[in-house]
Amino acid sequence: MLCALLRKSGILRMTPVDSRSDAYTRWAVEEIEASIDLKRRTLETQLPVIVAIAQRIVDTFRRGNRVLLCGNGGSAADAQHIAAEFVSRFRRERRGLPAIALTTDTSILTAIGNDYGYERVFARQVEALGQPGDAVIGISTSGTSASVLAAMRTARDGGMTTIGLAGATGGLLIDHVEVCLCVPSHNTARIQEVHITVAHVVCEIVERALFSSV
Ligand SMILES: O=C(CO)[C@@H](O)[C@H](O)[C@H](O)[C@H](O)COP(=O)(O)O
Ligand SMILES: [Zn+2]
Repeated sequence: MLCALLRKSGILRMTPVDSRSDAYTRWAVEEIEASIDLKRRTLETQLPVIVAIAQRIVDTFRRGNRVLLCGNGGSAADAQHIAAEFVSRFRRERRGLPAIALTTDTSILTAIGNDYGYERVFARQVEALGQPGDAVIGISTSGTSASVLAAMRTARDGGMTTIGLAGATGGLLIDHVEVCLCVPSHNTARIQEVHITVAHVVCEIVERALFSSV
């Protein structure tokens, strides 16, 4: 009762809110600093890999081939985000570039998942849509998602360029692809943050390489 009265009058309100917001502030600083630190360590260790990925994507579009992308959870969102940058635009006014996220069609995903098992959801689409010379980007922070690994095997067998975005030392994904970004962390969220940063870097390189004279 006393507490309720004090809270109503505003006397009690400040104390718990303030101490909690101190903790929130500390946690926010810790998380953002960890993200910055991981980006720096990625720059220090993965620069040649980032360049190799950009080169493969540029070559794919130059040949007139397509880029297919897949991943689960947050990495499904990344696959869609990256495909949108290519099909719509990133920073330059230019023609659309052919890219397809294999994560978007619920009828296809549920049909394959239901009839063949979840592991086949991306591989079956690579089989149906992929052509030799296309590039398939598989995104898995753990590098162990069976659906992504199966897609990369189908891509490799079909004569496609295979690119992985992973964490730590690449898990199993590194053995399924030609080139694999390994973000040096085991924290899924942190790895995803670096994946999308690297993807934006690759988009910038692709637009400059294909659509500017410098
Ligand atoms: O976004 C997050 C966590 O940040 C989750 O949705 C996460 O993507 C899911 O747990 C995925 O299933 C993780 O798969 P993977 O990255 O290990 O292949
Ligand atoms: Zn996430």
